Amino acid sequence: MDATAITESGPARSAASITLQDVGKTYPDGTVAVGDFSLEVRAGELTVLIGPSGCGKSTILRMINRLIEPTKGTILLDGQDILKRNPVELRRHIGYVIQNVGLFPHQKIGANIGTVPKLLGWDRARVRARADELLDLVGLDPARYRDRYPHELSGGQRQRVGVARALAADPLVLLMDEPFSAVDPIARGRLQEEFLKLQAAVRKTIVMVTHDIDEAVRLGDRIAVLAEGGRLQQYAPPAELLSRPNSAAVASFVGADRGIRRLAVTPVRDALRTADGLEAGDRPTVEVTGTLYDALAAMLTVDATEVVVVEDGRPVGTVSRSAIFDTPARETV
Ligand SMILES: Nc1ncnc2c1ncn2[C@@H]1O[C@H](COP(=O)(O)OP(=O)(O)OP(=O)(O)O)[C@@H](O)[C@H]1O
Repeated sequence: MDATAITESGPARSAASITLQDVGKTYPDGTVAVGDFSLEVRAGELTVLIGPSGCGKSTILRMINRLIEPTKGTILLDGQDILKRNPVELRRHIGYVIQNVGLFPHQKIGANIGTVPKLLGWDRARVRARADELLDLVGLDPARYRDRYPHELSGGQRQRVGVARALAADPLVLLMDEPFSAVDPIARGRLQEEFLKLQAAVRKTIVMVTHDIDEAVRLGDRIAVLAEGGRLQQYAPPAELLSRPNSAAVASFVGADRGIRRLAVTPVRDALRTADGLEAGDRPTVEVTGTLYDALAAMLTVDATEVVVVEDGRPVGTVSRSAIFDTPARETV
């Protein structure tokens, strides 16, 4: 996806905070899907909901766009009660991406992306321009893809179209329910990477449900770990969750290899020892924008004990093996 593409309303995009206060959902058959759930989602951040199957993740997500009505509690979007708003109007400000996307099979890609703008009464030329702009943004050549039908695309491409469609009317919030789980692991990794770039450009408030802790760590600004009945176990940035799980249950959920995962979310800068006039010589190098995982991987390939950190091609300091393991996790990210 081309994160540098200029979007219709310019690079500064709008996003809303979401507040869930004592929210609950009991289904008519008596199932308490969500008992009492509270969460603050900051504007422009990507929050991941993760937890075992059936713990209420999708129910929480779908209460935010009122596809499911809560049986108790309050949900605020930028401080305003969503339950007092017309659900159809509300959903026009909330993009929704699901597994297998749910594109309309008999509509071309351009028309699929233009669904909400069309509903909003935009004229044809504007809808088309917006669809092309978004195709470009998600890395699909408009000339090649706008007139295809969904079945003429790969699973990963369809998923990108799903994201483009959800962004079409410049929503305040994106809700994503297992958005990448239907694509194969390689395509999935690439989609995640591109999605991160896209989010850096559009800075939407995103709530994403996943089963995959690696995906949560990779994409989330914050991760909410849930247990049955929507019980919130811990809500923290990835590095903190991995280094300081607040219970044995969370520790076991995030996995035994969480040490490695922690390295993957800790910036090289945190362990950097700066030095002037440094020459890299034949020592391995790592970019200053990399993570401790990158630094360790670079060392292990050539069995070195330190890497030289470079910024704009110039050495700025070093990171040693021991510094990697001594670097504490960040309190906040
Ligand atoms: N319409 C319904 N009527 C009764 N119970 C329901 C209904 N929809 C969901 N549930 C129940 O509510 C609970 C939470 O479901 P939900 O789909 O929110 O979980 P989830 O965490 O998203 O699960 P998964 O990870 O498997 O998708 C489950 O026990 C589910 O069986």
